[in-house]
Amino acid sequence: MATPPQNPTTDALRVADLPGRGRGLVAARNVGEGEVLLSESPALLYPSTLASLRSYCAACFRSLPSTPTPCASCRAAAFCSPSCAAASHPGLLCAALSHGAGAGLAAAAPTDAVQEPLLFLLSAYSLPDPTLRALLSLSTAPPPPPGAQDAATLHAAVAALAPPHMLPQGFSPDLTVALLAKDRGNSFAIMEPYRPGMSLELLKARAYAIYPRASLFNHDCLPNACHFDYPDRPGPGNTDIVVRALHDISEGREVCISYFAANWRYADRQRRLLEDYGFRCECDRCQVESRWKVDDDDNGEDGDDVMEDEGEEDGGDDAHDGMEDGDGDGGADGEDDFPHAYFFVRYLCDIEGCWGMLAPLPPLPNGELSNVFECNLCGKLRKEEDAIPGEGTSGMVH
Ligand SMILES: C[S@@+](CC[C@H](N)C(=O)[O-])C[C@H]1O[C@@H](n2cnc3c(N)ncnc32)[C@H](O)[C@@H]1O
Repeated sequence: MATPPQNPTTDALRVADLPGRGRGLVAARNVGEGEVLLSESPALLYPSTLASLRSYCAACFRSLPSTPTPCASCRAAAFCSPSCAAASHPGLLCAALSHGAGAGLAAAAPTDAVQEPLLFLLSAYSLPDPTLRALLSLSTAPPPPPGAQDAATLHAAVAALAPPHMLPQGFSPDLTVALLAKDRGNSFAIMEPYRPGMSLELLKARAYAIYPRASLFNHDCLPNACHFDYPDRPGPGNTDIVVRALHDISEGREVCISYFAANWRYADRQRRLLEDYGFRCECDRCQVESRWKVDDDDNGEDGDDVMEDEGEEDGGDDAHDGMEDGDGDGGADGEDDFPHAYFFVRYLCDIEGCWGMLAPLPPLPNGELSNVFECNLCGKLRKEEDAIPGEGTSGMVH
């Protein structure tokens, strides 16, 4: 077991250049399971769709109360409180929404698939210059697949909807292409609230957020950390991303999250990572699973479509078509070929259809470890012994 952290207040992560992976975040000291590695506010936060603006506060994306405060400028968005109304929402988005109380924007973006990138662009072009530049320093996703809304049309829609004097210097088709690539490669979904009994497959994003530091997490199909959001919690920081360690991590080890639900099959993971993130995954799990015999039914090689919202990361993905069984037999020839079965049992939520990731709650202030795991998608709390009877705390060190 890794030595417990000597000074838990010291920053747990540092940025490193990692061969073949660009920048990444590595443990700056030994960290313990459940430890909060990062808690960060978004540089950019934008609604997923126009419909989301009817249910969620345009500033903080909490669920709206029964009598929300309408935006005094556009009248199309609403706020949950006077302080959110004072904070307001992105200027270009507000201006675009004021065309016929949102009718202009709805006409330019009739479907959710067009609304998401257009709402992103209107919000990104409203950012102050240093924040826009910080966004542009993030990694670039590969070009979108054929059939995706093309950047030129989106650029023209922004130009038509935004008052020219509000557009930033540098507004250009090239900048629009660059921004869209940052969004695709780096945004995190903030999900609708989960209510017991609802189908998790139908859960949608209420908003998307880009976090400068959290955008530096690389992917691993057996991650050692996962992220949480708590958008409806009271007080400030409700849209902060919180990243916790799944288990002990030794100083110098890279800290990775999974960019989608961890139960996806090998072929679907590889396809998604190549198409949307531009790399072939060579993590330990992929190396094992690449040796499994190809079986159309079991190993996802039959072209099953794994649909999901662009930019959506880790949890909340509509991954039902690409699932491994979770019992460890997804195309493997025997138990030895599935060394990560323990990971599935311990860290994957067992609520039907959820496949969120379970991380231990943070250690108590006295350093005592929690034996309760929390799902980052449905919020389920599970005692460790309920997952693996007879187990104490984890001895895993990675
Ligand atoms: C969200 S960014 C992560 C930070 C990024 N490495 C950087 O330098 O800014 C996603 C990009 O990181 C790279 N990446 C992430 N995980 C990787 C992995 N397991 N192997 C190789 N490259 C990876 C890919 O280029 C991907 O598009």
